Amino acid sequence: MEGLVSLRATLPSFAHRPNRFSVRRSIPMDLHIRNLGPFASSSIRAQQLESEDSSATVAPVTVPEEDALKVKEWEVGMFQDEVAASQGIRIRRRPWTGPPLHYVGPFEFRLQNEGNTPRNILEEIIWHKDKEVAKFRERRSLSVLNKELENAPPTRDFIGALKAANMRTGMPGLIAEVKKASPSRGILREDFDPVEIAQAYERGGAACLSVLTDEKYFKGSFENLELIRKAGVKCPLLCKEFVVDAWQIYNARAKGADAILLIAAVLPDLDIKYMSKICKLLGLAALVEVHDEREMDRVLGIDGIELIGINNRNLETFEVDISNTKRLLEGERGQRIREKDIIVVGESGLFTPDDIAFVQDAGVRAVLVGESIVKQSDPGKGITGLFGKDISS
Ligand SMILES: O=P(O)(O)OC[C@@H](O)[C@@H](O)c1c[nH]c2ccccc12
Repeated sequence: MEGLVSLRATLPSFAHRPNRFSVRRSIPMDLHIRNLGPFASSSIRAQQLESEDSSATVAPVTVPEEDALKVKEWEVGMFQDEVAASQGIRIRRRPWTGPPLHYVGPFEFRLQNEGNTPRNILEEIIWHKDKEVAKFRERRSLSVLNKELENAPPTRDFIGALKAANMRTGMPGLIAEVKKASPSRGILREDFDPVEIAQAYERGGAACLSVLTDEKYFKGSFENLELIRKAGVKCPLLCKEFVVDAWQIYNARAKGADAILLIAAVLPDLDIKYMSKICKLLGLAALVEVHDEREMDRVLGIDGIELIGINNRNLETFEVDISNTKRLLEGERGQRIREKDIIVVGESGLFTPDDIAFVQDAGVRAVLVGESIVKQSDPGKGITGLFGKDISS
């Protein structure tokens, strides 16, 4: 093995794009180390220096163009993750694949298992979504979607509907969720007819509806969204997705959505900016969801955000605490929100009229509710129970 270093390295925990190494087979050692970016100065280089062969020199080998491109791609991926981490985003993006122990040509990389295994349910969902969207994009390109949108009917005013309901009832406008199941609660309703539930919500006084479109974890679908839209339901519809790619926004619009969810725990600031601009361009409202003070401050720093959801459920641990809504609206944050005339939606874990009163006192003008109403035999009556009064007229 003259001229080559046998390398056994334990990469630091942010090495979650391990299979990117697999493209380096014919890359010479000096380039290899240079392109490892932060790794170069950490464990790999250290271990290289410690290795018995560290005095060996590397014969220059030409790098196939394709490999060099892949290395660049890998670097960009690393950079994105570093930017996300610097904004406090703990959700890492999907590694390209690859087993925990990876052999690369004459080099052997022992990658920490955690780099290849999602650390919590949200991360698992996001990694799955990355793969799913890549597949969908191959089937329907953005230009095909764009063509479809040329003839799409106009969107309905999601935020306007929430404001109008708030004015009409003096209570938070309701976004009622068409939700069959969730990873934390399992199946919520066996006899699940999305259109019937949507119509019952509308009769019961919901201002808007939220339709889960994730199939794997929430047993939802885009078909449900389309069915509800085509059934003549007038409430504006929120596409409840895990958006990781702008393609999904175009797709949601093509399937009849009037609004879409953007999760700050997943998306770096630049993505939120860029995606909320795309929403505006397409006539969709963007509901930007936050869960803690840091996420709230990030989102308040972005111009043009009109609708913020405070999730009372931590999507990494599933813990629900409705005082989260109150905490994030206290003091200066609440002040800034009022100044910017942002509508805040209290999300998750709302079951009783007291819960509604609690988040309303905290400052929300809208609520997003699933479980407590979808489980009722008549979800419309469920709304009356939740608000403690009939809000249908
Ligand atoms: O069923 P609940 O506890 O009333 O929650 C509804 C809604 O807030 C929840 O489904 C939700 C809020 N944010 C999300 C993001 C992804 C999936 C689901 C959600």
